[in-house]
Amino acid sequence: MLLSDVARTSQEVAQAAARSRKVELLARLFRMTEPAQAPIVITYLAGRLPQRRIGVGWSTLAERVPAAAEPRLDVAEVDAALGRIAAITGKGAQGERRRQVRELMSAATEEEQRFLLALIGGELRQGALDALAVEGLAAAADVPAPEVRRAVMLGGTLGAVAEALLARGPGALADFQLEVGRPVLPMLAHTAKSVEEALDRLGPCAIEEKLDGIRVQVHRAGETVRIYTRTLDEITSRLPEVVSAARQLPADRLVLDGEVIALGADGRPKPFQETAGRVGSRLDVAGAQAALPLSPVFFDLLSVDGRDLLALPTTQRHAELARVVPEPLRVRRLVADDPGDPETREAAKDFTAATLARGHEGVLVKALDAPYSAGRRGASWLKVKPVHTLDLVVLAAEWGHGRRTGKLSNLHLGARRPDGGFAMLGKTFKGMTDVMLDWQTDRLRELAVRTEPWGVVVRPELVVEIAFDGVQRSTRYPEGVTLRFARVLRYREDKPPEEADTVETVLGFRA
Ligand SMILES: Nc1ncnc2c1ncn2[C@@H]1O[C@H](COP(=O)(O)OP(=O)(O)OP(=O)(O)O)[C@@H](O)[C@H]1O
Repeated sequence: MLLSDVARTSQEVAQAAARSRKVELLARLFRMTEPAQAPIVITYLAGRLPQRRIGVGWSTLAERVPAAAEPRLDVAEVDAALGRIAAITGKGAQGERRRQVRELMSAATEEEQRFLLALIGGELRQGALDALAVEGLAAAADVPAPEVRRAVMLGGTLGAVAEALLARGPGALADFQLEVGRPVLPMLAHTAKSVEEALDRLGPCAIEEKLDGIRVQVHRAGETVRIYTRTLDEITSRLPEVVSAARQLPADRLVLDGEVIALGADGRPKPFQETAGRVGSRLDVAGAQAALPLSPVFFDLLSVDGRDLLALPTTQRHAELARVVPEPLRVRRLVADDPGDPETREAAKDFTAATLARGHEGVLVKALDAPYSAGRRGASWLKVKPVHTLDLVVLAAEWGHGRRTGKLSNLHLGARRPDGGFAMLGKTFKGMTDVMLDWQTDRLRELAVRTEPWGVVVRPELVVEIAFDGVQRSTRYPEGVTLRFARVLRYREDKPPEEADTVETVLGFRA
């Protein structure tokens, strides 16, 4: 498929007002898409780069290059060229990247140049595109949209489903079943301000401790165990203790959902950074394990002995979980059958207080009758944390002063708007360690799309977790509010900007 077709559709979709028109435009494009190119076409339409970063700064991108007269660039060719650029390393890498970018740009028409520039610069990101693409695909292949959605949820990526559907027609969807060895997107939670609010919103529910570790999905088939992250990357080799714990469970085929966490001898959690460092390190795993063993703690069971449990209510999934996973490997929980009852409410508050006293970050409250909505931030899981936190996107950063001269320090923070853009909520330079400052300076330089005398404007891709004391009125920022005492807790490289918190969530914190 020609890049110009994708560029044109991207623009038409952005300009179309009606959702149905957007879907129609996408369906038209998908009907012309070669199946193998569908994953790239969808990523480009959503404004994402499959390579994520290609190491090219704004000054290189902004260089004017004479455009080609006729469109002839193929999307696969563009993808391969960007892949080569991203892979350049070593001495002279910058110059070589620049040469290859010029080469690519000179093969592009003016319209394609604008598209590539916006794509690489992160200006095309459209959070809502995946949902529209599901409908466009359904229309192109003449199947109901919910069937495509279910396949995406079980197949892990929209690209894989699109490719199969376009190549083999509606029958291909039957291949996307929950299977041991094929990870599914995890179910996510919304936020509630307090346990009482969560009880009121959900009705009969279970309250579970919220462990501040790393989400893992563990698949076991006989002796073979595979472990996946929240973003479905495989990390089996880094967690030998989780592999052996899974092998000891009394069921041969399992898909488990849980958290790995470093616990001290007293059972209290170690700081999140320690768990994250251990999960992130690939070198000398045995040594790292000896220094900091991790514990898996499971809270859901998606499949057991060939039975798919996704559609079953929480209560039944948990009963199965309790049958195969013994106590210390299972999350602590309290069932609140009758949340209107004062005693139940007291018990729920006591459970939460005890969880916090043990050093955990909060609780998750889960509706007892809810199925497992893979890949969804469902309304039937609510998280409650005493410290308010938001996952925001870094929009720009200012050069520091004094001790921080030469470092990118003061971050401009944005929350997601319904249109896929970001609204700035304020700035912070608090809470950063020296290591973080060095790291963010490098990372934000890579993401820079424009340099200013005061700092850099970056592609809105880096998600940062911010603690704050409240939300207050401010005429300085576009939503009329800003955060009180915002401070950085950690970077969330595992979270794409499409999952950052929304303006609506932020406004929910207004006093
Ligand atoms: N008992 C539990 N049930 C479900 N998730 C849990 C539990 N304990 C800890 N967690 C973690 O909390 C997360 C749920 O919060 P959410 O869905 O908002 O993801 P998140 O944005 O990564 O959350 P956060 O940044 O608050 O950890 C899960 O992804 C999981 O990693």
